[in-house]
Amino acid sequence: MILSEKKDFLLALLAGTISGLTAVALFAQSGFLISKAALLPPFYIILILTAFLKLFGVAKSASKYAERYISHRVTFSLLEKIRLRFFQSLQPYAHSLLSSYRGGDLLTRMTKDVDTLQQYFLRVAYPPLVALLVFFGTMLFTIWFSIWITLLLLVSVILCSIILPLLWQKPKEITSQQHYTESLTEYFYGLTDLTVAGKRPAAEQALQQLSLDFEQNIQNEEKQALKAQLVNQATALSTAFAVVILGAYFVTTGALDGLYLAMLLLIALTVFEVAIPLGTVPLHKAKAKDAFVRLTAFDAAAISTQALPQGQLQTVQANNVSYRYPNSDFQALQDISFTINAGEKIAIVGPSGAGKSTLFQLLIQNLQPSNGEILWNGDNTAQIQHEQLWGQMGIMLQHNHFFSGTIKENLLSEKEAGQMEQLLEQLQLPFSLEQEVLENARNLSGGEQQRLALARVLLRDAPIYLLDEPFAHLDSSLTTHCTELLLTLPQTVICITHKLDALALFDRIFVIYEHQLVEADHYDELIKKQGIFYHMQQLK
Ligand SMILES: Nc1ncnc2c1ncn2[C@@H]1O[C@H](COP(=O)(O)OP(=O)(O)OP(=O)(O)O)[C@@H](O)[C@H]1O
Repeated sequence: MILSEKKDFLLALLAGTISGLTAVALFAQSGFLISKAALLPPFYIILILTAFLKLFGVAKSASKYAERYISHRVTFSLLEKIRLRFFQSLQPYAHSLLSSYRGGDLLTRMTKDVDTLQQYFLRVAYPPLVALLVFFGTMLFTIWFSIWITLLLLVSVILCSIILPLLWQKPKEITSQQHYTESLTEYFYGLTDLTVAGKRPAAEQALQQLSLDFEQNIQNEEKQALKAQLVNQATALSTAFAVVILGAYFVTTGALDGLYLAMLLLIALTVFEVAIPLGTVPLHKAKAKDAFVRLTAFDAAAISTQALPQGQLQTVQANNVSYRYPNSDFQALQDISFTINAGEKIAIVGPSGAGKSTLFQLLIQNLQPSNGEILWNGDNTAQIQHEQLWGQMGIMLQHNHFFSGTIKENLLSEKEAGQMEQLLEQLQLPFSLEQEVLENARNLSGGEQQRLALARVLLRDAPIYLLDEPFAHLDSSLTTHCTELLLTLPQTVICITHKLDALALFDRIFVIYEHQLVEADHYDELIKKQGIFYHMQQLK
């Protein structure tokens, strides 16, 4: 919390306490007025007491309004900060998080968990403090009339706010919101495929069951909250009843003036209004704790502890790098070592599933090696935020996003129009810069999209280009043409490709086979060697 929120928190606490105390005073005054009126006092006494009644009424309403206003202001301010912080922690690792977490899970964290956490202030942190202050103030008053009645109130308060709430833990979830949202989003993503495969009714039935389970969860929680409030309410009423009995006894013994009995009864009834909601505090606390753990899960990843290596990123070295995906029982990459020098042009080839994309993800540090290390310019950059590291890389992923807008807007570059047009021409893209691009580039072919993405990368002044299957949708002659264009650049180029055309143009070809780097040499040498690459070429 920053200073303005701390101030608001204290103000809300003050307003809440005043509101609670004036409510007690209002009812205490009413009780006293009723008793006093029965004794037929002079009219001006009734008038003064009624005036105080009015005053407490107005003060109660005004402080209640102030409390609501300020407590909600601080809640919304906290909500904004929680959301911002969550997005900030998510953003640098968005790509790897999206491949590691299910979409629905992230959606739940962004919406439900943030909302749950904002309730922490209104339902967990704040009510006990207000209750404590209101009780303390009330007891300071009642102790003047009867120490025993004050002790009775104290015991009941401890019962309502500490002992009884321990009975109410969060009910066991049948299905979590996370699971439900994950399944729902997956259903929408895969609707067409499910329909085509005739599996839509079964999927809908499973989803309906989840929805019923989820509703049951909510009902269980509501029932639990209701029970907690009812038990506290019953305790409050029993206390009021006990106050009457104890007070009546003291009136008969002469220890208490009968004039105050109605007042003490109404105080007991009112003061518990702030204690009744305390029954649900553990329930909300458990929910807020779960939400907090889930929302802060990415925080550690967002902390950058290391500076970028000096100079432009150019050389990269892998030392005995292995990688095993979480929940996988084999290594997707085993003991890979290589050095790529400044300006070198490297092609990474290999059969499907060999580990090429995994190596790519390790190089751009979306994944961290399970063993070994990757050094950029001789430094281990594992702790550097992606944004900083990627600032020095031209990265083209297999799937590229295009926005609804113009070609120029989609190039995401500040370069001069002439330079952009020249590049489009070199990539044989017959587009004007103002030409419209529909969302997800629906109006461009796969090959056009790839060349547009390549243009976007080449317009960046990065010292190194990392490209994952940039030519997958291009025919043989366009592949050769684009490769030639790419390889005339002075930058270091690392390019995964399935296409075996134009490989002779690269300085070296890394052959990944069965999760290992089995060959790394120039095309001619690899052919001469007649190893795995040679046989791959034969099968082409
Ligand atoms: N998220 C993941 N979790 C578990 N295993 C994975 C995951 N992604 C890939 N793998 C496995 O790791 C191995 C290497 O996969 P990778 O995607 O790196 O292969 P690739 O050579 O790029 O294949 P392709 O050419 O078909 O894209 C494969 O056996 C694959 O099944």
